[in-house]
Amino acid sequence: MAEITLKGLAHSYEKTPKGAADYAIRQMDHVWHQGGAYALLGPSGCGKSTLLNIISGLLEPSEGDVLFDGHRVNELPPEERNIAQVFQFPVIYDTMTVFDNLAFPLRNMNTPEYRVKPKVLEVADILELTPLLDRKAKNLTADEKQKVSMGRGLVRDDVTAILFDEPLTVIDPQLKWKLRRKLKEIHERFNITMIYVTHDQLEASTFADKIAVMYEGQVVQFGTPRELFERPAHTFVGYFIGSPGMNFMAVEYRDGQVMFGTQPLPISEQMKHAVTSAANASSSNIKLGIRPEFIAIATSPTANSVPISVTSVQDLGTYSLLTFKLNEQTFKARLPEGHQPVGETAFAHFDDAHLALYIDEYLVEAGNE
Ligand SMILES: Nc1ncnc2c1ncn2[C@@H]1O[C@H](COP(=O)(O)OP(=O)(O)OP(=O)(O)O)[C@@H](O)[C@H]1O
Repeated sequence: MAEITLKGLAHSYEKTPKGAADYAIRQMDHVWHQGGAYALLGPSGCGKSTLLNIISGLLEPSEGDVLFDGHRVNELPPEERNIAQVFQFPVIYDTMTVFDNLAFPLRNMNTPEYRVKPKVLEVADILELTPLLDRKAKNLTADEKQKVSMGRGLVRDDVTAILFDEPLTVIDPQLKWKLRRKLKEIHERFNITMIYVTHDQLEASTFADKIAVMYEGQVVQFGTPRELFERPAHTFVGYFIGSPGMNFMAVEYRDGQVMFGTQPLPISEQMKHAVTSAANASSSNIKLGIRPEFIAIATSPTANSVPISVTSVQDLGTYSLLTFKLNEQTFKARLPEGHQPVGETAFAHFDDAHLALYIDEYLVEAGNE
């Protein structure tokens, strides 16, 4: 068990990287604390697998250090790092029984048989593999094989961390939820650091206490699922987390008003002040973000509302999703159950407490600018 620190870490698959675009991992500092249940979340190609392989030792970073409990392990091969890794596709021995597959990592370390059996039985019980212990692995379904693969990562008591690289890809959708809960249970029981790679926000938030959101080779926010939802630190987090994601308006300060195109925005003095300061600091990339949940829609003008053109209203069961245009841009707003019928023209109020200011894509707390 260990704390895993990434210090000034960067990785390029190019021999002579010329610029940021040549890096799969761009300069990052990050700490995974012992015993945490973490998710590494991001879109395809953002560098998740590269980072996981650097932690496990399958890949040596081109720059920076990987430290386990403060000791540099850059050159240590995976087998000497005590990291268990579960991949997208099952890694098992087809000709062995399920029992022997689960026992393999322990026997490989010369663990005495009297200690192998109870551990294998315990892990088989957790993963509901007990009835299959005598079966040859080749006769298992894809789900069962992946459970054996996970079990092989869980049998060892001495692992520093278990890394999961999209482990539920091959699992039947109905079983996915159950297995995620199981992993969480296992985490609570054994207190092992777990890092779970996924591009699915639901999968990340049901498994992890804290999520690292990756974008273009960087961790742009590390926080609880609630923090990512309530205070996205980067516009990408706002866009990626939530269903649908955050709305953004590129704004500028003109003639004493905060303008979204030709539309003056009725916002608080404090927010106006924050935008003015950013504009005075000659930043040209100023955005206001608001989640669809916090746009109030009214059928007649209200204080501080702006007129909008409604494009569609979709009934999604417990709520409706309203799509509208303002200044030629498309927005989404969530309407509560039982909302009033909305016509082609309506009025939107952006709840000030939930408006977030972004300068050069990063969140600025109003008042801290
Ligand atoms: N072996 C490799 N050689 C060269 N480039 C690579 C290699 N592996 C990954 N890359 C590149 O590095 C970047 C990050 O890839 P990586 O596989 O780490 O992303 P990811 O977030 O895990 O994506 P996915 O979810 O699709 O697996 C991508 O641009 C990818 O094309």
